[in-house]
Amino acid sequence: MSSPPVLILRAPGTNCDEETARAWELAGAAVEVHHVNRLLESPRLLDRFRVVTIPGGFSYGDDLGAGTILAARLTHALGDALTRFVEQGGLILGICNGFQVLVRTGLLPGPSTGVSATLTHNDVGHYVTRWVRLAVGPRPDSPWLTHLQDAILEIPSAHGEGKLVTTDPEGPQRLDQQRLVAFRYVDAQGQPTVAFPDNPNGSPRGIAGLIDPSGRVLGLMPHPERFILPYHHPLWTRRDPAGDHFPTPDGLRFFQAAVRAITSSPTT
Ligand SMILES: NC(=O)CC[C@H](N)C(=O)O
Repeated sequence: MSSPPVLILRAPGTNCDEETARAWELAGAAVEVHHVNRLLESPRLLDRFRVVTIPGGFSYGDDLGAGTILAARLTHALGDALTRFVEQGGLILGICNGFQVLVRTGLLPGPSTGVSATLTHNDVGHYVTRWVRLAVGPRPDSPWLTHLQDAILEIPSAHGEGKLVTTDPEGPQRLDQQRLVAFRYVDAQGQPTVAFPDNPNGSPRGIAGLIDPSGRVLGLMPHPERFILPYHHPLWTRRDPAGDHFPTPDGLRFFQAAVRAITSSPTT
C-alpha cells in the first residue's frame, strides 16, 4: 500500500483538520476530510480507509466537557462499526480533542482493560499552550509506536482538559502494568514528571497519551501536526541557522513512522 488512505473526521468546532490533513499528506498518506454527519449517514465509508483520525479543536464547543457530544454521537451511531474497524486491522488516532473523544467513547483505554478513564481540567485551572517533551511507551508491536521506540519527541500542546483521571485510584498504575501508556511527559533530564510546566495538566505518572491493547487505537494530548516544518519550532534559527540541516521535525516523524509501519505491514 503506497499511500495509506486516511479519513480525517471533522465536526462543528473542530479546528485542526486542515493541518492534520497536511501532516498526513507530507508523511505520504492519501487523505480525505469528511464531516462526521457524512460518516453517520454512510458508516460503510469506513471501508475505504486504513486510518480514522479525530483531530483537535473544540467539537460542539466543548459543551458538557471536551469531546463529550462528539463521543456520544459516534458511540450511538457508530460504536459497533468503529470496534469492527479496529478488529479488522483499522487504526484510529485521536489528537487532543480527538483523544478526549476516544476516552469518552471507551475505545481508550479499551473495554478489555478493566480501566475506565477520562480527561478533565488541567490542575492549573486554565487552558495551557506550551511545547512539551514526550517519552514513547514500550509498544514495538503497535504500528503507531514501533518506529518511535526510545525516542524523546518535542511537540506543542494546547488544551484545557488534559489531565487523565480513572475511576479506580490504581488506574494509572494498571495502565502502566498493561503497557497502555503511549506517551509520557518528561522533564529536561528525560524523567517522567507530574510537575508543571513540563507536565501542563498534572496527569498522573506523566500520562500524555494512551494506546489500546490491540496497539491500533492511539490518543494523545499534544499536537504532532503542529510541528511538521522546521520553522514551526520557536528556536529553529538556533538549531540550524543555515536552515538546511534541520532534523526531521518530531511531529512529521510521528506521521512518517505510522505511514512506514502501515505500508510495511498490510495487516497492521
Ligand atoms: N487543542 C485542542 O484540541 C483542545 C481540546 C479541548 N478543546 C480542550 O481545551 O481541552
